[in-house]
Amino acid sequence: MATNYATVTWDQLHRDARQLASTLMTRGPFRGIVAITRGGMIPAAIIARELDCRLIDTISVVTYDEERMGEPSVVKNADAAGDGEGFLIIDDLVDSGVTAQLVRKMLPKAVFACLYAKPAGRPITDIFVVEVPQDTWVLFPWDTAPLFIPPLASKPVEKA
Ligand SMILES: O=P(O)(O)OC[C@H]1O[C@H](OP(=O)(O)OP(=O)(O)O)[C@H](O)[C@@H]1O
Ligand SMILES: Nc1nc2[nH]cnc2c(=O)[nH]1
Ligand SMILES: [Mg+2]
Repeated sequence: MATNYATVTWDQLHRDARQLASTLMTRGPFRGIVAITRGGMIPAAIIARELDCRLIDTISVVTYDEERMGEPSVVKNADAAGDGEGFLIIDDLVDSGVTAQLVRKMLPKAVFACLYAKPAGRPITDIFVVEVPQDTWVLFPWDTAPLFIPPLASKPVEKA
């Protein structure tokens, strides 16, 4: 259960994706990219632009918590990627590593990269940008909106 939150802005996400692309330059060139939907799609688009990669496929993994007891299920395969040879898999983050593990099993020859990694999922990645504590929930820019916060002076002062 997450007890802290880490908010990632669009600017920060763009910078982190560019940094990942820069590191990946030494691992390529890649024939194509497989984005893990949905969170991997925006990072994959930024990285594809940087690496001049135009072949992009997607793989969709859903983790059903109640019915399937957390067992992940693949709802779309990345058919263009074969066994993953020459391909780069991109996701926004690894947490438990369940999603990454399943995708790696399906594309064993691909390189796996993500922006953020929590300790439990970190060993499953080849490359990531920032490590995040296991008890921290990453808030992505597509899941958040700026919120009005009243000034301190607008509230009655609590006397000690
Ligand atoms: O390492 P794990 O514990 O498997 O968690 C990481 C996965 O969880 C999130 O996706 P989610 O399944 O919530 O779907 P989404 O990408 O469509 O938001 C995130 O985008 C990763 O893909
Ligand atoms: N947005 C978001 N989705 C997740 N899925 C698994 N862990 C996380 C997280 O920290 N943030
Ligand atoms: Mg995801």
